Amino acid sequence: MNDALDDQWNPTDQDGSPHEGGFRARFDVTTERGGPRYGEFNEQVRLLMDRVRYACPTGELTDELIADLKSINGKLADVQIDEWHTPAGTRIDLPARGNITVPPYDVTDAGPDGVTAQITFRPYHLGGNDAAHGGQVAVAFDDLGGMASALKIQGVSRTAYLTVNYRSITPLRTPLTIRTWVENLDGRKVYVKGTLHEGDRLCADLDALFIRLKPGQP
Ligand SMILES: CCCCCCCCCC(=O)SCCNC(=O)CCNC(=O)[C@H](O)C(C)(C)COP(=O)(O)OP(=O)(O)OC[C@H]1O[C@@H](n2cnc3c(N)ncnc32)[C@H](O)[C@@H]1OP(=O)(O)O
Repeated sequence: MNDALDDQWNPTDQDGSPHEGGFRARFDVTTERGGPRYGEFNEQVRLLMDRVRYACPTGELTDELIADLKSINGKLADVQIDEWHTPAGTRIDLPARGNITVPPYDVTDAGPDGVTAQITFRPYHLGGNDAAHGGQVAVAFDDLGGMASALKIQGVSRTAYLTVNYRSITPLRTPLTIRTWVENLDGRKVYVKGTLHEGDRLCADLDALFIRLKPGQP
């Protein structure tokens, strides 16, 4: 991003601290936060959610698991920090930038013409009968649609609407191809399209509007 745009979208607040008050157009990306094994940590959390989704523990095991999870949550409580400085969402070397709330994807191509990624819905993204939950498909489209918008406008936008058409079943545990691109720009309005395929089969497509935020807009 050039300096003029950076000043426009990352205004300095009255205390001299950049970014305060607005949704940031740019944040520091990293490959180091959380340490070299943060990706492995992410994978263990995702595996935990997979296992929980399909588990039927005994009452005794549930008691044991609560104690274990309390111990883990206690450790994490000691290292809470603001959203702009967490590894989750900023570790660009990890699936979905290290954000375990987003179905894991690996970007294979990204620029002003759009984004292509390989995405795999996990067992914990189950909707029903071994297919992905529609809301999880929407999460993936929102994140990668937002990325396509950001790369096109070199600024930050928020989703105004997101229409997902579910064309056929989206399988779990299967590498899929997801594409998003800006179809049209009209002032602050950024019209985004997208597709999700298993091979040649269209699973879902996207029609979304993102609105470019004004400086300082939350
Ligand atoms: C690289 C990293 C990538 C990370 C990607 C992460 C992506 C995640 C994105 C999100 O999930 S954002 C969270 C979900 N979205 C929200 O919470 C947004 C909530 N809504 C708002 O904050 C505001 O409504 C919004 C910023 C979307 C628009 O409010 P504004 O006051 O800035 O704009 P305004 O209402 O003046 O509308 C601007 C234009 O857009 C139009 N517009 C706004 N909302 C619309 C809508 N829903 N449908 C159609 N048109 C719409 C509006 O008519 C107008 O058109 P004109 O310029 O032609 O007059």
